[in-house]
Amino acid sequence: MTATSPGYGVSLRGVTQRFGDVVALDDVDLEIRPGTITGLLGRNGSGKTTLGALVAAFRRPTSGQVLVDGEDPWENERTAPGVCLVRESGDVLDDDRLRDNLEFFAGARPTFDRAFAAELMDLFELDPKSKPSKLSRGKKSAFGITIGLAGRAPLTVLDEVHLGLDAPSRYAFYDALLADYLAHPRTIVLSSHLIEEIERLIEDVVVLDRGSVLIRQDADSLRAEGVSVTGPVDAVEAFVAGRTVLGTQRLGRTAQVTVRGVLTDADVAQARTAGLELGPVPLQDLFVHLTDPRRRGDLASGRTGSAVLP
Ligand SMILES: Nc1ncnc2c1ncn2[C@@H]1O[C@H](COP(=O)(O)OP(=O)(O)OP(=O)(O)O)[C@@H](O)[C@H]1O
Repeated sequence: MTATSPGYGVSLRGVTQRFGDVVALDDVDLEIRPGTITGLLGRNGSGKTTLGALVAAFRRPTSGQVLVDGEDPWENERTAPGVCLVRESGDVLDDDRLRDNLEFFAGARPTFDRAFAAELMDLFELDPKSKPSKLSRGKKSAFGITIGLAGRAPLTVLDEVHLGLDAPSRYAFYDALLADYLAHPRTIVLSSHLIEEIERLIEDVVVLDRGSVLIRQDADSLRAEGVSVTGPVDAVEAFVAGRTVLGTQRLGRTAQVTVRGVLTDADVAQARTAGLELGPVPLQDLFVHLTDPRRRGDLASGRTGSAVLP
């Protein structure tokens, strides 16, 4: 961690994690930039939780190297207090009162802010006298979030922590996370399936697909790489020929095609001349298209769009 980049960076070099015959992570090379909020996306079973567990040194990889702030985090007394992994499962002291849990985590983490924890407890209407084992699923998630955010660890990994939270609580969480991150910049990795909801928070995107990194890019440039092209079928077919087509929809003689790739000024002019409408593609749609199992062969081979729409 340096003065100019608050938070710990993460590097994975050739990391493979096997569970028997299952390869949860397959020779992964990945950099997570310090001082950013990274969205860790991927379909069920793509390896997100495994990656979080390796970074937080809850387990060691089968092979390859994990570096946190430049060092192997395994049994590392320097980096351990600076890394916080919050999972839906909680990882809290289930039979101790919430206030005793807070004291425990405050003692374990030098950056823990008790006053901020109290604010979050109020925000989520958590009773300090109750015990985690007695909380509803949503309240338990909220308590995990409280520990994760109030810890202000240089590296915080929030793995599907929103599960069980109702919509108002989720938005309260997003607002609290963003405000606190801006006031206290650090590295946050946020894993979620609710891409539309977290889109405004994330600066970098990592998409895992069956244990491999499909995309690692900053969110703005990824957004700029998806374009939706709408217009008469023939004109759309001509325009997308030779481009990477991610998805197509057809309604009568009108087609809408999602293509990947940055358009040049000449492309835009050509589209206008052909009477085509160009529009942005939400990250959620890009994610769905890119991780569609029917497209996997195309992505691997780099095959581009067909001129004939279905
Ligand atoms: N302890 C384990 N023992 C055996 N297999 C495991 C274990 N942990 C994970 N796996 C397997 O590794 C793969 C990746 O799992 P992981 O939990 O990392 O995915 P995920 O992206 O977090 O999924 P989800 O979004 O469903 O939570 C899956 O095939 C899973 O079944």
